[in-house]
Amino acid sequence: MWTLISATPSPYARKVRILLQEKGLPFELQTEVPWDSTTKTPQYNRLEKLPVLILDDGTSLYESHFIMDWLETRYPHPSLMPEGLDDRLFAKKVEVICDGICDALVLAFFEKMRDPDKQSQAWKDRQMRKADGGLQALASFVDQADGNEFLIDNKLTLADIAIGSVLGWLSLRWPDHQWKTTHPRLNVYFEGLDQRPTFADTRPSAQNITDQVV
Ligand SMILES: N[C@@H](CCC(=O)N[C@@H](CS(=O)(=O)O)C(=O)NCC(=O)O)C(=O)O
Repeated sequence: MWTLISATPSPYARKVRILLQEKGLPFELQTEVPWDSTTKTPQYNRLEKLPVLILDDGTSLYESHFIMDWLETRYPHPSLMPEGLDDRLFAKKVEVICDGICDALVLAFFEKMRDPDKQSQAWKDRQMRKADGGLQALASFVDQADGNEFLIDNKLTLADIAIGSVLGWLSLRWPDHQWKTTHPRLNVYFEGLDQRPTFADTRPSAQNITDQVV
């Protein structure tokens, strides 16, 4: 049985959890706090990041976008990629934007954890600007989807999984962010996605980091 090392808030791991469930691929969930000394992640990923998918032979896959690509390539049915080449590449571009929003907000999140006199406001502003730019791009994609339940081909694809994961994490970790007001149609699309059983079953929750990180 495969094991997926995950963390309760992780938007990156949630993409993989949703994909595995949508494809009916069985796995055991190993929930960790990757920032604590108790984590097993470095034993399977020297980059020390989760998610990590540990296969039956003990080898491991990491970097969520690669895990998603590996799963879709090896287990293409049911497909979670669009049919046409342009749409397939667009779905991957959407994932790049979603991962980039997460990357920027993770950096801002840990900057906020520093002692107040050690925090760089310019650094936090830069990361938030990147995240807001990414959200604007996602909002424009959704506007072009004319109210469809899904972004591409009106069927669930990698693009929807990536967007649902980043917006769910944003709602958890940055509850005061005004994206739902700034981008109301993006919020309607998200609320619809989030009712899907595999999304409802993998909603993020906060974790308690006990070790000093920054
Ligand atoms: N690019 C990576 C990012 C993964 C990542 O940053 N994971 C965090 C956990 S979470 O933010 O997703 O909850 C982590 O393991 N951080 C530990 C570390 O960076 O040392 C991916 O897409 O998988």
